[in-house]
Amino acid sequence: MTSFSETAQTGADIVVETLEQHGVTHVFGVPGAKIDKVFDRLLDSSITTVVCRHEQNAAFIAGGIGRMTGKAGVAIATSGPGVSNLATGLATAHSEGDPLVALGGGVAVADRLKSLHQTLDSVNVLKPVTKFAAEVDSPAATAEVLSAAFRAAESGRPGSAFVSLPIDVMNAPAACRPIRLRSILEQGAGSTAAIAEAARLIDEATNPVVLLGLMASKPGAANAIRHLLNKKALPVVGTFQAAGALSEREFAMFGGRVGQLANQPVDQLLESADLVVTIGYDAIEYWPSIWNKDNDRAIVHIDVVPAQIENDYNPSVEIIGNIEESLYQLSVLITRSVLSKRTSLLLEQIKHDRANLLAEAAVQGGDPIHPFRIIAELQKFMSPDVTLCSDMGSFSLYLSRYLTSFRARQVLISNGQQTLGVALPWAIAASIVRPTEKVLSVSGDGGFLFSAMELETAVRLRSNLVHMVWIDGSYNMVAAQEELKYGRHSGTDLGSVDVVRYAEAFGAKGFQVSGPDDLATTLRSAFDIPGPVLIGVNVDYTKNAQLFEAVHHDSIL
Ligand SMILES: Cc1ncc2c(n1)N[C@]1([C@@](C)(O)[C@](C)(O)C(=O)O)S[C@H](CCOP(=O)(O)OP(=O)(O)O)[C@H](C)N1C2
Ligand SMILES: [Mg+2]
Repeated sequence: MTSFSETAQTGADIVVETLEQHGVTHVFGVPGAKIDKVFDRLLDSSITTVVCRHEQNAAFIAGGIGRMTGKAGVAIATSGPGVSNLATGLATAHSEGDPLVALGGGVAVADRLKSLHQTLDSVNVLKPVTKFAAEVDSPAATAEVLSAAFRAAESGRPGSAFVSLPIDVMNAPAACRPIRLRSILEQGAGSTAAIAEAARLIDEATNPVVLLGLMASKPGAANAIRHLLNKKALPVVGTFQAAGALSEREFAMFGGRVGQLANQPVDQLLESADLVVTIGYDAIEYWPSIWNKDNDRAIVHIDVVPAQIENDYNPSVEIIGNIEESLYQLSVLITRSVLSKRTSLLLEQIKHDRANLLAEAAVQGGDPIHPFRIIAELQKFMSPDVTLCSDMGSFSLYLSRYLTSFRARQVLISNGQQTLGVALPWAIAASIVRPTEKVLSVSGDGGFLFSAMELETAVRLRSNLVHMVWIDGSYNMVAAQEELKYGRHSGTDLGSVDVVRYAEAFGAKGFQVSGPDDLATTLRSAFDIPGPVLIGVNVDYTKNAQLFEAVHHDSIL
């Protein structure tokens, strides 16, 4: 008897062929009765199905692939709780500019309003955290809805898209063909009038400062930014997700990374500006009410999408289009070639502070280890062939503020939703996308257990990655802020986890660092071990409260 799959094509065949048409090589997810037809058809495709241990992490991995490649990563889940588990990953990718397409199983179209197992109005659940969410409610619509999802996820400001695939449509004979994309979708530069006005404002300003945002760390935009800064005297600051936009050549103009609170020397540079030129910046990264409160200074907004107008963010001119094309045209028109005295002095002071801090950090003793010593040791490994995936927590403030990176999208951090648990899944994504490179992911002991189950996935995939856990026995990033607000902390104390035995339980290698002088040696050994390796590091957070206060570097040490 001929199996169903050898007769007419079904909706599931169209889904799989459309994924192949979009160059998808991997899908990440957890199967279930409402989506297993697609899983079955994937068996006969060129696509690798990576089974994950939780749909949240499947979405994190897919988002990580999107951030590193610019092409949508694909997550797949069954209906009901499978789809609702995707929400955190979709929200994170949507807030942080990562192209991601998620596919969710669904009950038959005719049963949508009945109470069946794992029924969920998934489109309405996920619409608020996606650029596009729709259900394929007819066999004739499969290819069009999927193509619209990829178009939404990958174009303009990238983000999440969701498609619900009802089981009857997936099993029914296909009534359409996959759509073979033919067009080249590239925006041009922004309007010449806007570019000319921006150049005039920049040349006439006394203290212009460039603020780089998450889209600035896309490789193409990073190259154009470097070109601009090598020709024109403009000081620059960056958000945490803009890491890697500059090369070492522009580092002297770099005031540092801004984010979370305006309590760093670099904030004085931003504060001194009478004109701020934002490039690929999103308000979610560093709220205008923090750095531009009630300020009516001029703002030039350069991005692929118009600005979100707020009381504290109302640009004088907006250059909307392909960022690199806009910057190359702007570079030609700008004439200024010297920094203002004030800017030069501030950059000099920041450079001096930075050198002092890192010199002291490099010899900081003690175990548990001071965060700055860990940063000083990690800096030794930040060669261009390393991808660093950061989870969220107090440690990530140290990483974001003080660990330098000179390669676009080398450092991945969640600074939109600031989501716990992203690091290990992103490291799995990096081990797939960049198989010849070293991958280092870092989490706190809280965030680690949000996605640690994927260690089994990493072992199964033989992912070459090193995951470091900063152990302090608490959700410190909350505790430190609570201490400042209430004089005490609550709901933040954790028990201990033996990272070495946890690793061994999953068939991975684990190390517990015995002190600051052991850290570099352990990291070096870990990178030489094939497959995933866990490293536990006890960290001394006794001075962390000052991370969140208005404070100068040298009193944190
Ligand atoms: C999905 C999700 N759920 C809940 C929160 C979260 N993500 N993120 C944080 C955040 C960023 O939201 C914020 C700023 O800490 C906070 O709200 O206070 S991270 C933070 C925990 C960090 O603990 P961890 O041990 O991992 O790291 P250290 O800080 O170095 O000890 C806390 C739990 N947050 C709430
Ligand atoms: Mg912790």
